[in-house]
Order: sequence, then C-alpha cells, then structure tokens
Amino acid sequence: MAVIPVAIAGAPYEVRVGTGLLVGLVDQCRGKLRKRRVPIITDANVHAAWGAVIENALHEGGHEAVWRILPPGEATKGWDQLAATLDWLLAEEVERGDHILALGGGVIGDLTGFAAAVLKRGCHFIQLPTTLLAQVDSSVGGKTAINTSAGKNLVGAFHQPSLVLADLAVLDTLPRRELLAGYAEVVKYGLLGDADFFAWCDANAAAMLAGDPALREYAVAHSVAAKARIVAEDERETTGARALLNLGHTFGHALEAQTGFSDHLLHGEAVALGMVLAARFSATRGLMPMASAEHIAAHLRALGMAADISGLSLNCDGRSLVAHMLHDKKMDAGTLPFVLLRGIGEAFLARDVALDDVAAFLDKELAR
Ligand SMILES: NC(=O)c1ccc[n+]([C@@H]2O[C@H](COP(=O)([O-])OP(=O)(O)OC[C@H]3O[C@@H](n4cnc5c(N)ncnc54)[C@H](O)[C@@H]3O)[C@@H](O)[C@H]2O)c1
Ligand SMILES: O=C(O)C(=O)C[C@@H](O)[C@H](O)[C@H](O)COP(=O)(O)O
Ligand SMILES: [Zn+2]
Repeated sequence: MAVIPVAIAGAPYEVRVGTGLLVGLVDQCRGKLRKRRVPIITDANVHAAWGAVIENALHEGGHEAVWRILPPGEATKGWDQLAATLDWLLAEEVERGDHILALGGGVIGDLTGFAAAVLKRGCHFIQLPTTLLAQVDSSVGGKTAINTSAGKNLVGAFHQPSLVLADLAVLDTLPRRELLAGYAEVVKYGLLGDADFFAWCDANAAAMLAGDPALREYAVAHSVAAKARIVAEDERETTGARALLNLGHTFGHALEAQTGFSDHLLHGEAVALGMVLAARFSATRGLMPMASAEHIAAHLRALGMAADISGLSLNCDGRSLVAHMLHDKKMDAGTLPFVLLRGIGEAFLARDVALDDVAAFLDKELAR
C-alpha cells in the first residue's frame, strides 16, 4: 500500500492506495466511525458492484451500512439531489462529529463532499473513490460542488475529506470508457508539470489501462502525490499554482456545457479534448511546437480516446463555446486566464488571451 500525506494546513489527511482496502474498511477507518449506523452515499452502479463488500466489511466490524443510493451520471450532481441528500442526512440525525462515506466516482464525491460541507455548517466525510478519475483527482484536494444551469461546479465549497481510501480492486468492474476518461486526469499531471511522467505514460499507459496491478498502483499513487503537492501549496486556488490543475478544463467544461452535462461526453473525455485544444492553441501562439501538441493528440488516439472536437457533432460555433467559458471560476475582472503550455510538462497561466482569438481558433478546430 502507498500512503500519500496531503499536508493541508489545519486539515491534513492521508490518501491510501492499495488493493483490498474496502474489505478492511473498519480497520482503515479506525477512530472515525463513532456509531453503529454508518451513512454511505453511492450510486446504483457502484452499489450493485461493491455494496455487498462494504456491507460485509461494516457488519464484521460491528457496524451497519445505511445507504443513500443515487442515480448514476452527471445529472445527479445538481440542486435536486443535493437537497434530497441533505434532508436524508438530517433525517438520519448525522452529527457534526460523524463521518459520511462517499462511495463512488467524482459525481458522488463532489456531491457528498458539498453536502458534508454545509450540513450543520460542516461535518466529516471519507472518500472511497471507485473510478480511476476519482482516485487520481476528485477525491483529493477538497473541491466539492454541484453543477447549475449556468455551468459546471458553480456552487460548492472547499471542504477536505478526513481520509481517502483508493482501493485498486474496484477498477476491475469499471467500464473501459470510464477508465479511459479517468486516464485523461492521469496524463494531465505529466502535461502540466512532469515531462518524465508523460514519457512514463507514453510507455506504460496501454498496459496500465489493460490492468497491470503494479502499473496501476504507480499511476494512481504518482498522480495523487502530484495533486497533494499542489493543493498543499495552494488549497483555495489563490496563488495560481492550483489553477494549473485546470489544464484542459476551460475548453473541457465548455464542451460539457454544450453537450448538456450528458453521457454524450464524460468529464474526462472533455478534459482530454480540452488538453489537446490547449496544446494546439498554445502552438498557434508560438509557445510550443505544433508537433508536441500533435504528439499529445496521437498519444490519446493510440489508447482509443477522441482527440478532435470535429468528431463530436456539437452543432455550434467557436463563439458559443466561448460564451460558456464566461462562467469559468477563473474569470477575473473581465479577463479569463487560460492554462497554456510552453511544452510538455510546462503549463502556465496566461492572462493575456483574447476571447476573439479563442473563438476563431475553435471555429477552425470544429471544421478540422
Ligand atoms: N473535485 C474535484 O477535484 C474533481 C476532479 C475531477 C473531476 N471532478 C468531477 O468528477 C465528476 C466525474 O467523475 P467520474 O468520472 O468518476 O464519474 P462518475 O462519478 O459519474 O462515475 C462514472 C460512472 O462509472 C460508474 N462507476 C463508478 N465506479 C464504478 C466501479 N468501480 N465499477 C463499475 N461502475 C462504476 C458510475 O456509476 C458512473 O456511471 C465530474 O462531475 C467532474 O466535474 C471533480
Ligand atoms: O482540483 C482541482 O483544482 C482541479 O482543477 C481538478 C479538476 O480536474 C476538476 O475537474 C475540478 O473540479 C475543476 O475545478 P473547477 O474549479 O474548474 O470547477
Ligand atoms: Zn477534471
């Protein structure tokens, strides 16, 4: 097992990465489960695949699982399910000192984390991430949120979990499409600040995705360590360090908004496309060779991922995608900083990007 400390001032915690952590859940959570009844929020797919394992683990440890099972999918991360979940937690008489368990992907983690942040002005939660994306990214760092009709993650809070248990065994039941979507957030760490890790991805991603256990553990632990370093430095995205984790997201969130936050385009798929767009846009500004941008696109394509928005049937122009971007949380006094690349492994925050240039660039990409 790899143990990665997340050194948030005032709220440090561990991310444990290994196989079989859920079977030993009560032991892993020692000192945190104060009551017999343990509230767990999950979705129907995860419950079907892993509910019994959790149920048994809690039972053997003298606890009882009390489930809230939500519909799978991005639409769950909204006002309706937040309100209903808060009402449920109140009915279950969850107290501030209790821990709520979030068993699922980023949708469940973001929603549960936000509910925990506002329930009684803040109670504890534990992340049990079950997607590759959630293990390498969303379960770590305390960004919690829901989507609104105006856009992605627009209502939320920074609220850190007390513990993250990334059990690699759960990846065995994850559909290939979800695995690939999660891989986008893995390779992101290479692209934004670690050229050696990108080279490792180039050499090992196919075998890692095919299920090699040692490669999986390395990919997850290395990604978590990269994220832990960044969020410990800039928990609330104020210095610019954490904003680099948004590589591909300004473009990606606009694509998600344009496709109605639906299964048509998963978050990770949008981020993969967004990273290629950020790289190509950087190249058009002379910041990096176009060959490097195309290397990224080719890397994703070789794994079976889409790398071109022209294949998406978006039925829109560049200007309408830019309109979605105006809701981006990085927006600052009328300007929108973009995470661009000076090369693979060299992301930076560009504050001088004209949105007309972005719209014109996107028009070309849509027609590619
Ligand atoms: N808070 C953050 O820092 C952060 C970071 C990245 C992404 N996110 C958010 O995370 C969300 C995407 O998360 P996601 O990609 O995990 O999607 P998700 O939570 O929708 O899960 C993907 C799908 O896989 C299923 N699933 C999950 N685990 C499974 C398993 N082990 N076996 C079988 N099926 C399983 C789910 O039911 C769902 O259908 C987006 O809303 C995104 O904005 C947040
Ligand atoms: O943790 C972060 O910081 C990230 O930006 C990670 C992203 O992968 C994630 O999708 C995040 O939710 C996007 O943040 P947002 O602030 O743009 O909503
Ligand atoms: Zn993301």
